[in-house]
Amino acid sequence: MQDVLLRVENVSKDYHDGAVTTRVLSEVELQLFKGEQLAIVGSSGSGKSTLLHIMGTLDAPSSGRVLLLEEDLYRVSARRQSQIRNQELGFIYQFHHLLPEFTALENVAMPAFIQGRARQQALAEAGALLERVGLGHRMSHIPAELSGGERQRVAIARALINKPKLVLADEPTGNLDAVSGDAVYALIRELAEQLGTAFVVVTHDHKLASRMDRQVTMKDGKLQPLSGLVL
Ligand SMILES: Nc1ncnc2c1ncn2[C@@H]1O[C@H](COP(=O)(O)OP(=O)(O)OP(=O)(O)O)[C@@H](O)[C@H]1O
Repeated sequence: MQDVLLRVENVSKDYHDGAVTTRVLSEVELQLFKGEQLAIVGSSGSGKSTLLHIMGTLDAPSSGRVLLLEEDLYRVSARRQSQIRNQELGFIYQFHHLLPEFTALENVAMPAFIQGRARQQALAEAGALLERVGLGHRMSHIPAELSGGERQRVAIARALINKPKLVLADEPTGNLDAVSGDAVYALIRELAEQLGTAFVVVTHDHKLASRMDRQVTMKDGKLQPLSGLVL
């Protein structure tokens, strides 16, 4: 039996607006295995990003639990939560969220600085990752001097620098052309295999989704299997 990395147990999420309550997630159940690559697809507004945020300690569920290696993400201290975000999780967003005043190299090194790694070591590791994503020649550029695809690769390198167990990616190929999208996919696959990182990828890109180990769809507030293992 494979080892479980993340368990989403009976998670519901409601948003309240005055007297109106909207249920976005309804008793969601999911198990993710170590090193597994999972795609979540589903129509716009179905709750995919909400679930991703809940998995990433960024938004508490209204009820239910999320366990990362049996640690309940919403019952630990705020300090432990930020440690988990920095050390166990990596995030890739469609709009990158790179720090505009820092170079590509510094952006990638930032999570390692925060973790307390020595500056020179962090920069060396960031440089090696940038080489691997094909940006060895762009290390000293700031985000405004990079293309969309290049920024996305910087964001991927940044998500991986602390060797997280799980990377959460929201539309990682969303604003890329097909060639750059393929390169991002190839990179995810290669790094996942080399580092044993698990990926949860929310995407409308069916080509990307079909290349993941497993696909699930979000519908009526629940996850339903598309193929591969049933939950
Ligand atoms: N803070 C909030 N307050 C109220 N409603 C919200 C909030 N955040 C999200 N929602 C609602 O929850 C629903 C799910 O949003 P979510 O962003 O998770 O969908 P999604 O499946 O990721 O959509 P898309 O594919 O368009 O990105 C939407 O109807 C949205 O309007």
